[in-house]
Amino acid sequence: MEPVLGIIAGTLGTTIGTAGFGDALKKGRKATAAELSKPAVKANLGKIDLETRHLLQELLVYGSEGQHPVLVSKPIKRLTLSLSLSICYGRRVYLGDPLTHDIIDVEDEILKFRSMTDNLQDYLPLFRIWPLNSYSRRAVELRKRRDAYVLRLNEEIEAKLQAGSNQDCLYAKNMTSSHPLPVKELSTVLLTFLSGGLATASSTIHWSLTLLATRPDIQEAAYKAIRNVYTNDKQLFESCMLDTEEIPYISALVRESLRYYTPSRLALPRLTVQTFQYEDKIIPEGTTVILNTYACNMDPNLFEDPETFRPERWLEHPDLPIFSYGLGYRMCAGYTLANREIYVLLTRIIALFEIGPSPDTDADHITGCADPSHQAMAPKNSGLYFRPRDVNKIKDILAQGHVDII
Ligand code: HEM
Repeated sequence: MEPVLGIIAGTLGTTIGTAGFGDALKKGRKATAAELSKPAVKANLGKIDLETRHLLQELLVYGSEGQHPVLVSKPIKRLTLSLSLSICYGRRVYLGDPLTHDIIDVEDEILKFRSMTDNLQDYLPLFRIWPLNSYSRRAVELRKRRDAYVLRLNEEIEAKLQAGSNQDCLYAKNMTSSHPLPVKELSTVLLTFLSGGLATASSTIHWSLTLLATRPDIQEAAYKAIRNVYTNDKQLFESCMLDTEEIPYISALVRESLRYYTPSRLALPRLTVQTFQYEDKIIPEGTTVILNTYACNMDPNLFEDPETFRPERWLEHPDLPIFSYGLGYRMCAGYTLANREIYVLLTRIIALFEIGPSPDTDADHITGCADPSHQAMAPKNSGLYFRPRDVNKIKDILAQGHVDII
């Protein structure tokens, strides 16, 4: 019986994150790196602008202008998915579309399969012959559903290309390049975009909002920091297109959220490509090693008082390391995009809303976890209140770059 990840990867090949070191990985990384580099992220700032506006509109509408708590998990995942899909396929997604839920649910389950505590058969081969093992059957179902939406996305963009009605996107760029990747390889690269940032960036945003809801002091400090730099909302919205992040406290807040909540608490398992010595131990070539990102982010030798959520530590010591994106050659390829997306969104939400908790909101990094065995650690989906600071101003701003939420 195969390992679960092998079954899921059967038709499309592994996504870049799960591929072993070799030519396919190098090609895939090259294609992804070009599109996730700083200049490429800059070219996508308009998409970040649109998707964050969309979320602001959802918070206003679903929360009845601050009257009701909003279950933010799905709206946040829609945002990160829609951003990836517009970069890859030139199409957005809405919460009213069953495709959105299908992709979110399947990718979430696949990520759960990657968990090193929940899917023992990939790490302990003996479990593969365990007769009551239902993982492999479930993996086949997920692979079928994943293949179906990849096929649908490919067919849609092919039809648009033929009709000349496509938006600029990676798929179109590849097909018109002088050395296009074959569709199967291209699909794998695009799937990496889609799955790489979906749960991780969403969890970071969700944790940050949960923390802010329970810490009015940090919310107030962040609001003041924003208003020190942008005195009016027009500046606030135009600033998203700038090259740099202008509010150091918000950058520090993003970093501290990434550290304290570490969305991928164990990085992906990697095989060593050569034998090496670590302290007094010899680690042979071909050993599976797993970076304990969470333990590194909580290392008291590096971080004073690591159990305390304190954005100021990054203003006092800007060169502190952060381990949430992994390390070395295989570190996260999408960190520039993720940092920017989270920064813009938090700045806009804090400037326009006061965030409040519901009675069961838990921002603790241990007890607040929705599913401690999941590869991407998200908080429980308790409702949060988004009370507009000035409802008419928000409506005016959103009316300017009109977005329909469906
Ligand atoms: C807060 C958001 C994110 C976090 C915390 C995160 C974290 C990680 C981690 C821990 C790894 C494994 C690194 C290792 O094994 O050392 C990884 C790999 C990867 N991530 Fe992210 N990620 C985030 C967002 C994104 C986004 C937005 C994208 C793309 C759109 C992305 C694309 C990738 C890719 C392609 C890899 C595989 C790199 C390789 O295997 O060579 N990530 N990420």
